Amino acid sequence: MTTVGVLALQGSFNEHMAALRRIGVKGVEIRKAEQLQAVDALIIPGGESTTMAKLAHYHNLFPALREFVSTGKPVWGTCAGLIFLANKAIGQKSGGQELIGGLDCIVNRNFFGSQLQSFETELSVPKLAEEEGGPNGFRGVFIRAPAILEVGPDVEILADCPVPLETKKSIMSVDNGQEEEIVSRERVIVAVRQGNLLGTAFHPELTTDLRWHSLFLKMKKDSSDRCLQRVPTSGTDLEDSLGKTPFDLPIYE
Ligand SMILES: NC(=O)CC[C@H](N)C(=O)O
Repeated sequence: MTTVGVLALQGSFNEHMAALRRIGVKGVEIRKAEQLQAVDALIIPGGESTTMAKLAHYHNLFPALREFVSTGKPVWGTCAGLIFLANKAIGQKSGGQELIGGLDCIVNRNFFGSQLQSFETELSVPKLAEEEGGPNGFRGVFIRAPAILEVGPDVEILADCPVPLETKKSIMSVDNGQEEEIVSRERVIVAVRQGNLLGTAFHPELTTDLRWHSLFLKMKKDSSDRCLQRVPTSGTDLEDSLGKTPFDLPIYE
């Protein structure tokens, strides 16, 4: 029986745990590196990626998370989790942040704007419907969401969406190259799959439609050589602003 770990440092891990319960799968909250050894797949939830990265860094989780990705076990990043999995993130806070990497794409961290520009929209998800049944549409909940700007050749696009007028309006007044690039875009990528990795810019765990969870659970361990290559890292100049001696996090079974 599959056991799915949910990284439980910060963000919407409870909601993913509840979704796993609804689907009848055992979920385990992950707060320590050694716990990763006991799970077959991992979900990295949404939340705030800089905070999550600081906590993961503080608890020395990055080496184990990278190791987990490179063994080929399925990993799904939602929203901040997607940022974590990307090989490159732009729009980061100064000093950058550490990423797990592995997903061959470039994400823009707060592409759709601030918290105020959060939105819900009906996404067209033909691949999901083909594999999981159900309607061609999926309610996408975007909370200060990232977007995927570029993908590598091995990445399959599962959903994209038009850039909302609100997003464009909110950045019209700002004058720099990156913002101009956003304004000129008509659509952006919001869900991708690459081998054992799945990434969604939105929050399926906040809806009652469990098809993304079900799709993820069908992903098999990828044993190709590609997975065993070292996962690229970036943003390692992160300051250890939380101090040097990590305290033990509790484990809730
Ligand atoms: N809902 C989310 O996970 C938001 C992610 C946020 N854009 C970040 O940088 O972390």
